[in-house]
Amino acid sequence: MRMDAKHGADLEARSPWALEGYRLARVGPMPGRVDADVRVPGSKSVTNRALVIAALADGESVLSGILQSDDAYWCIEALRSLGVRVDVEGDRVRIQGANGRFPASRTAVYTGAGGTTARFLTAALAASSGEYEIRGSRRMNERPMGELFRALRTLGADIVPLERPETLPIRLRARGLSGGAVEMSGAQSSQFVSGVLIAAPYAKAPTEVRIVDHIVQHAYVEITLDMMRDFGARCSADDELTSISVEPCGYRGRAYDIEADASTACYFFAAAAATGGRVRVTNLTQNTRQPDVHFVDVLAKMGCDVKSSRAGIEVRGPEKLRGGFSISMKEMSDQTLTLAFLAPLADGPIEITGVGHIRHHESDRLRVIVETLSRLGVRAEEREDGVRIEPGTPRRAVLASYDDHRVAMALSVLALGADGLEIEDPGCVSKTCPTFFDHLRALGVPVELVP
Ligand SMILES: O=C(O)C1=C[C@@H](OP(=O)(O)O)[C@@H](O)[C@H](O)C1
Ligand SMILES: C=C(OP(=O)(O)O)C(=O)O
Repeated sequence: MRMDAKHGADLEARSPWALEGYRLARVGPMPGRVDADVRVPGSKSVTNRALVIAALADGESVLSGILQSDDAYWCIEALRSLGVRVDVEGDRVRIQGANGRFPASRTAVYTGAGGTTARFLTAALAASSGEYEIRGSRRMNERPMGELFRALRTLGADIVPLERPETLPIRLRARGLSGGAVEMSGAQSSQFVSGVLIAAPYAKAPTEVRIVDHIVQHAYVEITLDMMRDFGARCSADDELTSISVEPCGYRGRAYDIEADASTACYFFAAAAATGGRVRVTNLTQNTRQPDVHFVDVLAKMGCDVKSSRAGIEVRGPEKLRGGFSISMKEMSDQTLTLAFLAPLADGPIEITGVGHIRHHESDRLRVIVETLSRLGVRAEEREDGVRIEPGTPRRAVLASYDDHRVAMALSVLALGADGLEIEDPGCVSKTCPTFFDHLRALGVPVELVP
């Protein structure tokens, strides 16, 4: 395993598409207000669903506008290691679908750090036939997989964990999925449910997924169902997503455009909020299922002016951000870090609830928020499922990014509303946005990347 000795980052999970070779980013201070239009790269969630579904499908697919980041790279490499032909030309990918049977029937698969690749591919492989060893990055090997293993075993998969009972790495003996009813919890990760659904069109009989509790970030399951239908699957669900049925009729390959990444767009909206400036993301509209597009409603609550049209979404920041509220970020929890690192700039405390599950993301994000804010001299209190943050003036500091792309990107936003910040291992942004610092520079933000 390639490790960064100083920062403890797992460099093996960085791809040829990553930003490489820098130990530090000096971001800000911002000389004025941000005032810019931005185009953001393709969505990670849509890219990796499209890759896996197209690889399962019957026939060729051409995906346009894919995200070129570590998560997408390792998904493509994993598919290639399974014998799937994937040709990449810039942000266009041509895939020869395997029609449910991956050509390589005995192989080792590396998923990198992406939860989407790890969860979706494990399920897709269980629907195929063969013997696979699946492992992830160091952090991915710690993140939960147990609920997915339980569901796939119910549907006939033989899964032998190689280190711990509920995590990667595993040996998977796949002999197709039986179909039938399977009960699942969605309380820890929506990706377990999405994984089973993505594989289900290749089961031997109709599959019915019954959710026994609730789904965190249920919009991601809606995205899964929409995209399954786009590729010809037949599925149905009640409005609350308590019971979801999938017919065993496979996918058909097709041409598919990947929409822009709403989660990435949020850092630029937040940059407008932090500086009292203006940012318009020109390739994102409210016409998306990605839940993070609703982060602009949180910014509006903090006093920002938000305008949405077919020409994009524009945010204008106020003179002073408003705090003094409590909010559940359960349904858009990838933006918890963005809100937490904007919170010191507000005029009152902000309490975030409903996000205990993000302790199992790229880092224990609740612990990281509190540790980081205390290093900056800002008072923050860690709760079981959230945090409470007081207004404060962040002091200039060198901060760890915990091998977590969203920590580095959200801290870069705070740097603009503070006296600048120094962020270690800036290359970690490559998980979903290797070009992040180029975009910041295009906004007029002083960024120095230090080798
Ligand atoms: O399905 C997806 O594309 C995602 C689901 C969410 O994960 P959890 O449901 O595990 O929180 C989200 O945090 C992640 O960034 C992307
Ligand atoms: C949680 C995240 O990613 P994933 O689960 O797809 O690795 C994220 O991008 O914030």
